[in-house]
Amino acid sequence: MKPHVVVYKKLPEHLLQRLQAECNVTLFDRITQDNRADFLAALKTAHGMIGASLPITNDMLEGAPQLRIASTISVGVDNFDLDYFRRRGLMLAHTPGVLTEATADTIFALILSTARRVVELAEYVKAGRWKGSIGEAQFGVNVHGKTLGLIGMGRIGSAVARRAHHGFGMPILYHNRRPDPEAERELDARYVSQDELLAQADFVCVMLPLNADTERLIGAREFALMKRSAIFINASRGRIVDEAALIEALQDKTIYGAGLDVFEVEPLPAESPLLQLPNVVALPHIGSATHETRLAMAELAVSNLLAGLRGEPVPHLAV
Ligand SMILES: NC(=O)C1=CN([C@@H]2O[C@H](COP(=O)(O)OP(=O)(O)OC[C@H]3O[C@@H](n4cnc5c(N)ncnc54)[C@H](O)[C@@H]3O)[C@@H](O)[C@H]2O)C=CC1
Ligand SMILES: O=C(O)C(=O)CO
Repeated sequence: MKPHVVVYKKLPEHLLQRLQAECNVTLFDRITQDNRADFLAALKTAHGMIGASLPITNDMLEGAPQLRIASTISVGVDNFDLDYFRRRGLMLAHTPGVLTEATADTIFALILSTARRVVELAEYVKAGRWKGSIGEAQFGVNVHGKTLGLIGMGRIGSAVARRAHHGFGMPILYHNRRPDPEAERELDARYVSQDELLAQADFVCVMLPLNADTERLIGAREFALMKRSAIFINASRGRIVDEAALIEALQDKTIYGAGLDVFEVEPLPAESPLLQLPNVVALPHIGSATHETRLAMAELAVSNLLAGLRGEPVPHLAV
């Protein structure tokens, strides 16, 4: 009998067909209040599930007694309780690597647009406010030659460091669970304590997974350690930062600006003070969102899932 798979995010047609060739598929393009009960009902007989952008609670999984593998179309696995997966002996697959370069590009877009005020000044032009030659009121700050501090020197952190070193001549400081000799050799990156990084970097970029160790890692104390000219970049997960403390640091100019792709609550609520701050560039979690990269992620997630269901080695298991 074919295994039953629940898909909870829209997949390209050819990937759906690949799944349907081997599995009975129940398809949801996305989960909403309206179809949530149907999703939970489908999980009752599911052997596999594949999707993204939905917290998968242990309660949901308790209702899926036959489940063998969950395949997330993301590298981040913070929508799952990893200990629960270990306890139940379930597999959790994810999509590292294929999104590294696209996400590093997004981070560089945040660095450049925040420092050079690209979004704010593009809006100024569109609003018809460009009436004469610009002056100091429109100046930004240099990116090239400035010090980049990376908290998290993993796949994406290193890809950002490569851009900064080779493209922008930026000295690199980093803090990580463990030193990275290759980054030190190739990129002249210097391993420092987190506090030293916060005090010395012109751009502080967080590129960590969200877990119990990293939740709210950056708060009022950390913003106070940064230079008043520092720009804070976060494209990893919103909950790594105390967002209220970030807003305060931006409002009272403890730091110069922030480039953000992720937030405590997504979508970012319309009443968020972040939306009122000119020194903030806020993006709608687009780190990996290019046609090519999202396709590669979906392909990898389907391959992970099918391998798990066939009992073959799964290319990328988080648990
Ligand atoms: N905005 C977006 O669309 C995207 C966001 N992400 C986020 O980026 C995260 C990182 O992705 P990758 O670079 O592929 O992961 P990775 O696992 O290669 O890198 C994470 C690095 O953080 C380090 N680390 C972990 N905990 C730490 C701690 N407490 N202190 C210091 N260092 C610590 C690890 O040693 C590792 O080097 C993902 O988990 C995801 O949450 C990833 C892709 C797209
Ligand atoms: O992969 C992830 O973890 C994302 O946030 C989106 O690509």
